[in-house]
Amino acid sequence: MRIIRDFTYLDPADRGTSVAIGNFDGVHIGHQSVIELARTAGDKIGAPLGVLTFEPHPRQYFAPDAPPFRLMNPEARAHRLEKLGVEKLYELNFNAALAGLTPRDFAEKVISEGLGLKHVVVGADFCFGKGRKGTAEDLIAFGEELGFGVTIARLLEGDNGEVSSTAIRNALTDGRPRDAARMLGHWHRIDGPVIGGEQRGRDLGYPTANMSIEGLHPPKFGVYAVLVDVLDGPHKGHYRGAASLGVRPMFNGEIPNLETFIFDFSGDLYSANLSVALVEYLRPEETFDSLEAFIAQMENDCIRARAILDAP
Ligand SMILES: Cc1cc2nc3c(=O)[nH]c(=O)nc-3n(C[C@H](O)[C@H](O)[C@H](O)COP(=O)(O)O)c2cc1C
Ligand SMILES: Nc1ncnc2c1ncn2[C@@H]1O[C@H](COP(=O)(O)OP(=O)(O)O)[C@@H](O)[C@H]1O
Repeated sequence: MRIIRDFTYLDPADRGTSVAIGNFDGVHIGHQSVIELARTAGDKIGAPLGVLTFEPHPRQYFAPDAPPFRLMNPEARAHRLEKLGVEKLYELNFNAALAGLTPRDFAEKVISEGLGLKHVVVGADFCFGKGRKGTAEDLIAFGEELGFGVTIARLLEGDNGEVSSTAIRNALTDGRPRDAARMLGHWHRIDGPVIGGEQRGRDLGYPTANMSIEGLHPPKFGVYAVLVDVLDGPHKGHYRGAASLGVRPMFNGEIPNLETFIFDFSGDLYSANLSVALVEYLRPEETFDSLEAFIAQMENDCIRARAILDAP
């Protein structure tokens, strides 16, 4: 997959694509169906499959001080899109110039002239251009005028209404990772490098690979049964574990992170990248009267997590 961030000197080979447009935060099943439509349209006209997205997320651009809401970082999104067979990822810098384009200018200067797209697919609720004034219907009209095809994808319904990044965030906030996973079509994962901590875990008998959740929507704080992918290095592979997400009240932690104890594993993970899938919420973070009581609880968490992860 090629990632294209600037179209000032666009390679001609990166024009003529059939793209799905959107933020694709989480790459949920609704997003996947939009991408499938772009693939089908592209196959018909012999155009490669692309995704057009923005970085930062427009919501981040307009409200930089709002609490973090993203389900995944741009690297994780790119990785997920590549797995879906996306050949070109246009990850456009969402800046004042882009935000200020009228709907017509976005269609003409970005879609048509800038990227030379042949076909675009958007969800029925897609809005674009300055003040979000352009609608999906407007896009059809611009396409006819400027010479690109347009497909409008209907919004996908889940078990409890529309599948959306917001519904997924709510499920995670409530500690319902299985509901989030149904809408995502895969487990909700937190991806990133292992960072150093207080080096306390090893003394407790529960060393934990720590990861930052900075910039991400925080799922409900507490202990989870998790699936762990070590993505690189000598320990690359699939593992199971129990993880604590939050601020570690037992030790007066402040910055929230994700701390994962991996079952049946010992080794150095400090330079590895991990992808940790939240499978089931077990309990809130607590404080304990003694280290013995805390360790006994962690042991119990691990027994429960193993049973959950072993179940079919
Ligand atoms: C299964 C499990 C359960 C945990 N439960 C709690 C908890 O209830 N309260 C808490 O403050 N920390 C909890 N933690 C986090 C530990 O406090 C933390 O991983 C430990 O202090 C090691 O920190 P370090 O990686 O910075 O050395 C839990 C960790 C694991 C692996
Ligand atoms: N079973 C395991 N699960 C998680 N990490 C492990 C395990 N065994 C060894 N490690 C290593 O130990 C480190 C965690 O030890 P810990 O004492 O908690 O240190 P830190 O406070 O830096 O996280 C991990 O980053 C990893 O390199």
